[in-house]
This record gives sequence, structure tokens and C-alpha cells, in this order.
Amino acid sequence: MGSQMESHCIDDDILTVIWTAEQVIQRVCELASQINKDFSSPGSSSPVVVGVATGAFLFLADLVRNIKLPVTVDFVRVESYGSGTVSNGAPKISCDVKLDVFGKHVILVEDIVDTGNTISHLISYLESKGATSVSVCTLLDKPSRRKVHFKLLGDGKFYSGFECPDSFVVGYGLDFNERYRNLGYIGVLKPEIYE
Ligand SMILES: O=P(O)(O)OC[C@H]1O[C@H](OP(=O)(O)OP(=O)(O)O)[C@H](O)[C@@H]1O
Ligand code: HPA
Repeated sequence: MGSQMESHCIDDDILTVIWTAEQVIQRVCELASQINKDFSSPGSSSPVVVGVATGAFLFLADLVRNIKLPVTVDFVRVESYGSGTVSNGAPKISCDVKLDVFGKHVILVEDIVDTGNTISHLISYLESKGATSVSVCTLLDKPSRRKVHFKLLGDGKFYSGFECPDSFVVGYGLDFNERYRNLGYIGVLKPEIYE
């Protein structure tokens, strides 16, 4: 490897681990079990699971691996944080769902609901596309920072893995400046990384 390449270990940039990889996966399995129960009534159509890229990619993968229903899987991409730690309040759908959600029960899968801007925008968008219900399954919920109080569509449910403290967290899909998504655990960065 060339000497100019950055080659430090990303774990060295973490100040505190909030949830270990084991705690995360255990909670993901619990959420999947709840979804299995809630969507398994006879005659009801299986949901479309839509991950919000990029942050939800690991959570979505682990979640659907533990869902035992014949779900379909898709992604949507929304951006509002750019390269910083503050939402610009105007989420933009930069990559649409491929599957037709008309008349379907949709489960939106998020890594985090923070101000609520992204999820609120997506619920309205899926409603405009004719979804029957929209549930939200987020690994982290940061209610202390909520600005938009969103309403789920139809008989949609809200699933949340952990309540997140009011800190900017990274890992398990969550990034700072596109990095740290590949950590298996969730933690807080050392201040010198983002200051
Ligand atoms: O509730 P909010 O304040 O809207 O914040 C939550 C959103 O912010 C992050 O996405 P980001 O726009 O950073 O894109 P990313 O998923 O590619 O990291 C995160 O993945 C959520 O989608
Ligand atoms: O705490 C966070 N970390 C990473 N991305 C985020 N997007 C909203 N909140 C966060």
C-alpha cells in the first residue's frame, strides 16, 4: 500500500460504543419477529419492504433475513444531510422505488429517524403512489430532535429498535461524511473527527 493512503483503523475514531454488534443483531431479530407476527394474518398480502438508502443497507439485510414471510424488497434513496451532521430540512428523492407499491402494504426501513423530515416526506410520497398502508421500521429513533411529527398511512405501525441519545452516531449503516457505515456496532465519534 502506498504511503499516502489513509490506513488507520476506523475503530480508533470512536469515542464510545453505544450498542455493540451483538446488541444490534439481537434487537433486529426481535423486530423481525414482531413483523412476522403482525403481517402473518391469513389472506393479507405480504408487505413490500423498502430500505432507505444508503443508511439502511445493513439493517435491511439483517432484518429481511429474519422475516419469514414472502416479502418483496426494494430501495429508495433520499438525501438531506449532504456531508454534514445537520439536516437541510428539504429531503430529495434521488432514486425512486422500482416496484409498484399501488395497493400494497409498505414497510419503510430506516437506520434512524431524527428530525422526521425524511420519513415524513417518504410517507407522503408512498401515499401519492397509492400504497394501502405505510409502516416504519427504524433501528434508531431520536425523538429529542424531532421537528416533523409524521403520521403513518392506513393501519401502518411504528417499529423502533433503540431510542438514540441526542448525539450524532455512526456505524451499522450510519455515516459521517460517507464513512463508518461498515462498523458492526453503533457509537459516537471523537469530537476531533467532525470539528
Ligand atoms: O429524520 P431525518 O432528520 O430526516 O434524518 C434521518 C435520515 O438521515 C440519514 O440519511 P442521509 O440523508 O444522511 O443519507 P444516507 O442514508 O445516505 O446517510 C438517515 O439515513 C435517514 O434517512
Ligand atoms: O445521528 C446520526 N448519524 C448519522 N446520520 C444521521 N442522520 C440523522 N441523524 C444521524
